[in-house]
Amino acid sequence: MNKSALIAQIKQKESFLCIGLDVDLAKIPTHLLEKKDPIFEFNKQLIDATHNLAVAYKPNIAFYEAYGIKGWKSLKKTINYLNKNYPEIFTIADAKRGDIGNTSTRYAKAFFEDLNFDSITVAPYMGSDSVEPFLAFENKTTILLALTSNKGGLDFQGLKTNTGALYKNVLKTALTWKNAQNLMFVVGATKPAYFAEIRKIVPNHFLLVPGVGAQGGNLQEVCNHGLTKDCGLLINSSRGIIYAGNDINFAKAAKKEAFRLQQEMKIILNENN
Ligand SMILES: O=c1ccn([C@@H]2O[C@H](COP(=O)(O)O)[C@@H](O)[C@H]2O)c(=O)[nH]1
Repeated sequence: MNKSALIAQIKQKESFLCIGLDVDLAKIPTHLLEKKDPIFEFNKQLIDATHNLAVAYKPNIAFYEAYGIKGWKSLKKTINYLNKNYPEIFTIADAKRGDIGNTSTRYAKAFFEDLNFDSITVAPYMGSDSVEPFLAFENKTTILLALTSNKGGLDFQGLKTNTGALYKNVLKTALTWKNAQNLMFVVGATKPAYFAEIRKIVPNHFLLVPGVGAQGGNLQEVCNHGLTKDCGLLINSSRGIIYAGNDINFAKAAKKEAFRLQQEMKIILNENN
């Protein structure tokens, strides 16, 4: 999916919500555990209930890998279900990959070709040749970690260098890479004070913003300096939506929470126009 299709979807749904599919079998409603594939069943019901309110879904791969081959099969069924039934949705493999070039190429093939995700999160630590194999896929998006939402995010990303904080160098350097227009950046909602500076470096790129909901990030504070003329933000909430309820009505509870966020986004988008 290209950027203009994503922007069109944001306008049509009046939403820039990304729902994180971080499935933990210890947290899902117990009646689903009787199903053949409880993880997929949980995801399917959540997706069916919320697809009108969200523009993106982001399974975090750790939550599938943790269940071995069964988890990987559930992931594959989930992405196939999204691609077949809701092809307009932007899909994100939150895998945080990145390695020497030939290994990154295999990661890119796994997530872009075999699983057919629209995008993947990538760690910038190993530098240009570790990221370029992802960028080589013309119609796919590489989402580079810039300033993450966790407390330790500043341990390295915030380090001062001669040319400014390390995360700023990540942003500036990444813009010089081939196909940099296919980049997005991860910036945590828990660090709203950094958005104005970040927008000076990347005024037009989309930012994937996790940390609203369970981590306490504030949507309005992120939008104050994060929004662009094309919106430019994908705000992720995982636990806050998918575990809003944990009984037979869990999908309804998730929909209610997604609707609450979408309504807030609608107001923000209208104010910004
Ligand atoms: O900086 C980052 C990068 C990725 N994440 C991931 O996003 C979700 C957040 O889940 P919540 O339940 O909404 O807190 C999760 O998959 C993280 O691994 C992040 O939180 N921060």
